[in-house]
Amino acid sequence: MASNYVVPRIAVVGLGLIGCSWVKGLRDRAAVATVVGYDRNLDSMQEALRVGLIDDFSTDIQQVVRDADLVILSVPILSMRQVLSDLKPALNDKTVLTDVGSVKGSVAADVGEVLGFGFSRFVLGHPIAGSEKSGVAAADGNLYVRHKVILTPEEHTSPDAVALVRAAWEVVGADIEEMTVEHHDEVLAATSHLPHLLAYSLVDTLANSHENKEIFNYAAGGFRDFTRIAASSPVMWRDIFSANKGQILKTLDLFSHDLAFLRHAIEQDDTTTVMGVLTRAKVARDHFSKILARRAYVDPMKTATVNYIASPSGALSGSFRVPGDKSISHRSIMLGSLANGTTEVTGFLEGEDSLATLQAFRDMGVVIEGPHRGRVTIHGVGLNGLQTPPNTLYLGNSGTSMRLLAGLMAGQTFDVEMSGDESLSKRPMGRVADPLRLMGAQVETAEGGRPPMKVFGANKLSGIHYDLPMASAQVKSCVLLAGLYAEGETSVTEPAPTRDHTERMLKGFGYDVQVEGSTVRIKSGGELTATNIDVPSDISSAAFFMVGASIAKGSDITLEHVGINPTRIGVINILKAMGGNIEVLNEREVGGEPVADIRIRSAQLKGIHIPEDQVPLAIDEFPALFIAAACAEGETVLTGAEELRVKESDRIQAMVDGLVALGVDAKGTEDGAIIQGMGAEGRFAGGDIVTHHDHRIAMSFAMASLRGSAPIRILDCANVATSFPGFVELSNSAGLSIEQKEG
Ligand SMILES: O=C(O)C1=C[C@@H](OP(=O)(O)O)[C@@H](O)[C@H](O)C1
Ligand SMILES: C=C(OP(=O)(O)O)C(=O)O
Repeated sequence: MASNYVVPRIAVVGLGLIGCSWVKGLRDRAAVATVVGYDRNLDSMQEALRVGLIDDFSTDIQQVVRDADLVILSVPILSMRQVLSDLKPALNDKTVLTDVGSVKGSVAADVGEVLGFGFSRFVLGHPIAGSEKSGVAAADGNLYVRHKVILTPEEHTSPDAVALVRAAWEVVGADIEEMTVEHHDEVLAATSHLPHLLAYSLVDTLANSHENKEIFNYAAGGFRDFTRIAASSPVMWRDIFSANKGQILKTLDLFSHDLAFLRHAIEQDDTTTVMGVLTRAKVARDHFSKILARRAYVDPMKTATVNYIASPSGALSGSFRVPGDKSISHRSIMLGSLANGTTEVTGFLEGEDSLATLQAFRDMGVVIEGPHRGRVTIHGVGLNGLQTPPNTLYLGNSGTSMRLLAGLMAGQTFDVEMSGDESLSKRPMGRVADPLRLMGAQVETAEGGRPPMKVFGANKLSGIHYDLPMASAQVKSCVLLAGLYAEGETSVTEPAPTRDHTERMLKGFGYDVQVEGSTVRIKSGGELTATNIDVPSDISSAAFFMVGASIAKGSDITLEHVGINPTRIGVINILKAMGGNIEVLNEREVGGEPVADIRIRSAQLKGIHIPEDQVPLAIDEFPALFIAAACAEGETVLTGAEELRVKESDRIQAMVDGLVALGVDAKGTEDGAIIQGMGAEGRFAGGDIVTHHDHRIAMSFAMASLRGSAPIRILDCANVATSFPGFVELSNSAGLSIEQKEG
C-alpha cells in the first residue's frame, strides 16, 4: 500500500538539537511513520523515546540504520568517517543518507573514502539555523520555518535522493538552496567560521591578560555582543576549523591584512582612512540589519510591497518643507567625490536614488560621512583618485545615476559594470552610449541598449561636439562629465533648455564652463575644488502639493525653500496658465541656485494646450499635472512629451490608465495626452491604480484623493522612497488621508 508519508522510515544518528528538531518537525506534520534513533549517549536515546521523538533505539548502529528510507547523520564532523564505517554493512541499495554539518568538503571526502567515490545516495546538506540550546529537550519542530537549508549535491548524486531530502526539508518549512561544495565552504568560512574563530580568540586573549578581572567586571555592551558565539560547543568548532582549514585560512589572511591596514591608519593618525573603513562597514551592517529584520532569510532583492489607501479628504494647509532636490543631491556626491578637499553638503536628499549614487562612490573608495539629517561630508579624491569598485555598481531605480556615471566612468582607468532594478533595466542607455563611443569610449549594453552597462577604462577620450537628439539633461551631463577627461574641448548643443545643474555646479566647484545660448563647452585639464552645498527643496516633490492645494477647495499652503532654477519652473508656469493661484515669495540665491517660498491657494483651473517649450522644464511634473488637468474646466492637451514614455514607467500610459480607472475621460497620444477636465464639482471615482512601481505615478494619484468620492487604492508604492522619503507622513500632516499597507 502506498503511503502518504514523505519518508516512511527514518534513522537519526546523533540526537542533538539539529537532527532532533528536523525529526520533530516531520513528526508534527505527520510526514514520517517511524523514527529509530542512535546516540553514543544512552540517556539521550532514552529521553528521545520518552518524549516520543523516536519510536525505538538501539546501541547497535547497524540495527538502527537497517531498512531506513533516510538516514540523518547529525554527528560532529570529525566523527563522520568512523560513523559511516560503522553503519555501512547495514545499508541496502535504496537507503538515502544526508548530513547537517557546517563543512561539506570534508564530509564529501569521507563519504567517498568509506562508501566509494561515486556513491550516489548521500545528499550533503547544511541547515542555516541554530540555537544556544542543545539536545533532545530543546528540539523545536518549527526551527527551520523560513530558514535556509543549503544542499550541495555532486555530479554523481542521484536526483531521486536529492528530491527526497529536499521534500523532507520543505515539509518542515525550510527554503532550499543548492550550491557546489566548494562554494558552500568558501561562503561559510567568511560568514560563520571566521566570526566564531575571532570571538573565541578575543575572549581567550582578554581572559589571559593581567587585567582580566577588570575586563570581565565591565564586560557588558560591545564585548558581550561580539563574543556571544564564543560560548558555542568547542568540540564542534574544533572540528569545523580543521575540516574547513583551507578556506578559513584564506579569509583569515584577508582579514589580517585589513586589520593591519586599519592598525597602520590609527597609528598614523590617518582619520580619513579610519572613517572610510567605519562608514563603509556601518552602511553594510545597516543594510544587513534591514534584510534580517524585514525579510529574515529570504531573497533581499524581493522588497516588500507597499500599497496606499488614499481616502477622500478636505483642504491642504500649513507651511512646510519637502525633501532636498534629487538632481542636485546626485551631483553633489559626484562632484564632491572628484574634487580636491572636503565638501560639506546640507539638505541632501536621503532618498534611495541619491543614496545609490552615494554608495557607488563609496564603492569606488571615496570616504563619505553621513547622511545624517541631510548632512553629508565628502572627502574628495580628485579627478583621478577613484578606485576600482569590488563589484557591479548597483544603481537601483535611478536613471540619473547610471547616465551621469557612464560619462564619468568613461574617463577612468578601470572597468565598471552598472546595473539596476527591473524598471531601470528597461530604460534606454543607447542615448549615452552613442556619444561616449564617439568620444572613443568602449561601452557595452545589453540587448536594445538597455542595462546592465559596461564601461571599459583606459580608453583615451577625445572632445566632440554633440547635438543632442532629444532634450535631456542626463545625456547633456553625461557628455560634459566625460569631457572632464577628454582631450581638447567638448561641447553640447541642446534642442531646448533642460535643467542646468551640472553646468552651475561645475562652476561652483571652480571649473570653467562656457555657456553660449543653447551650447555648453568644457575643456579637460582643470580641477574641481571642494565647496559647500546647500541643497534646496525639490520642486519636483513640491509639485505634488502645488497640484494638491490647487485642486482641493479651501487650501492654503506655503512650501519653503524650494529651488526655482529657471530650467525647472515649468510646473509653476503651467499651473499659472491654467489659472492656479501661486505666489513666489522671498526669492533669494543659495549656493548658485535661486530659491523661494511658494504659496499656493486653491483655484478653479481651466484646461489649456500646454506650451511645448514648457515640457522639458516640467518633465518630471507631468504625472501631477495630469491630475490637475483632470480637475480643470475643459480640455487639456499635451504634445511634444514623448520622453515621458521612457521614464521609470511609460508615464503617459500609466497616468491615462489610472485616470480612466477613476472615471476620467483621458486618452494617450504618441507624444502626450488629451484629458477632459471634470470641472468644479467633479470628483474621482474610487478604484485601483497600477503604478508600475513608479514613484511619481503613486504620489500623483495620492493627490487625486483630495477630490475623491471613494478610497483610491494605489498599488506598489515602495519606490516613493526613491525621491520622497516621508511622503505619507508629510501628506497626512498637511491634510491628506493616506493609509500605508505593507504586503
Ligand atoms: O539630470 C537630471 O538630474 C534629470 C534629468 C531628467 O531626465 P532626462 O534627462 O532623461 O530628461 C529628469 O527626468 C530626471 O528626473 C533628472
Ligand atoms: C525620471 C526620474 O528620475 P531618473 O531618470 O533619475 O530615474 C524621476 O525622478 O522622475
